[in-house]
Amino acid sequence: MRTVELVNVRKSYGHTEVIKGVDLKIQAGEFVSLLGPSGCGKTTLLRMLAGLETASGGDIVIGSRSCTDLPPEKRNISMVFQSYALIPHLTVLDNVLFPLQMRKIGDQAERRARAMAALQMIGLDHLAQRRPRQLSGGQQQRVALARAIVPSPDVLLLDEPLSNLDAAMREKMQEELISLHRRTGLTTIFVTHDQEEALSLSDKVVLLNAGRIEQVGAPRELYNAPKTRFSAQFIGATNVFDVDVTKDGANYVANLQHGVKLSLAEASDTGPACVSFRQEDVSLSETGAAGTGLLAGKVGNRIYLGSRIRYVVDTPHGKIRCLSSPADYFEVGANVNLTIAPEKIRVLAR
Ligand SMILES: Nc1ncnc2c1ncn2[C@@H]1O[C@H](COP(=O)(O)OP(=O)(O)OP(=O)(O)O)[C@@H](O)[C@H]1O
Repeated sequence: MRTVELVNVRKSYGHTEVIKGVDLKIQAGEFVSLLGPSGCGKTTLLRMLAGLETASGGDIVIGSRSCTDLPPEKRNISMVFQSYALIPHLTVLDNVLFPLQMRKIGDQAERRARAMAALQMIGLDHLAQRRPRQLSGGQQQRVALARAIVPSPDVLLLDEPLSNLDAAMREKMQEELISLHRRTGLTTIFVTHDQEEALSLSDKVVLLNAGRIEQVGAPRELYNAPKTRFSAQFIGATNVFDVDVTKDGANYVANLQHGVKLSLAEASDTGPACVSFRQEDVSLSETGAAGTGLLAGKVGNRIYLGSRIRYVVDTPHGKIRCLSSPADYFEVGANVNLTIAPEKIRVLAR
């Protein structure tokens, strides 16, 4: 396992720059997710790390070695693809042996022992003589993982490896990935557009937006302290509103339209801003009519989720999403007041 450092990495296709100067440091043994909407450059960045795309500028350093100009086979990196990319006519064991043979690692006995150990680690040693088509999607992806870890790479790259799996298998494989990471300690870079997956698997999440890093942080940091409107809206279901921040005595308040005021705990300046708050931080209470200065609306939609109920409340400021306990039950059309604890409201630059 090694550190990975990207220094002002850029990539253009023709005249279009798709990676616009990315600086990033990844610690040895870290599990890092590259997260972002479709087309933001996640896969391009991963392919540049693997050496499958050449960077148009900047430097990629693995350990203490600059790899920017090295071909893929000289980087000691393994990559797992969404499509598994197993060799169909080879057995499971031969698929896992393949990278050891290609790199001429060890003699035949050692290769076999290492391949069987990798298969054992992902719980598929009993299927070593099967062909890929005789396996489920989840099993095929586990073989691809065994093939990736068997040469002891410095870095493991995973490009949306779970997106072809159904929900149940995906959940199982997420657990598998966490435990594989714990056992191998490999520096792992995982591409996903699924924010829940990124938050649940990673030590660190790198949120990308249109070829640039929007925010980097531990999952809890990104969830609880988004720094920009984009981060707030991409991570978790968030309500975001333009406001004018003023001072009311010693306290800051966010002024929405129609004289509605929200008390703020964290503001440090007055002027135009936007506020964001999570759907689970909104409390609903039934009301006959809206009081002055209160945030109020009418339940427009109710979505039953089992352990929670999601309400979409129509307000004069737009729709507000709320996630309530099933004990707080409101009919569609009910008039409700919405309250948000001041410390749950983030103030962001507009
Ligand atoms: N070979 C190519 N030639 C031209 N443009 C490309 C090429 N490969 C990617 N792009 C463009 O680069 C941008 C980033 O693509 P990339 O595949 O890295 O995004 P992504 O974040 O992985 O998206 P997705 O989640 O949809 O896979 C996109 O606008 C894409 O159209």
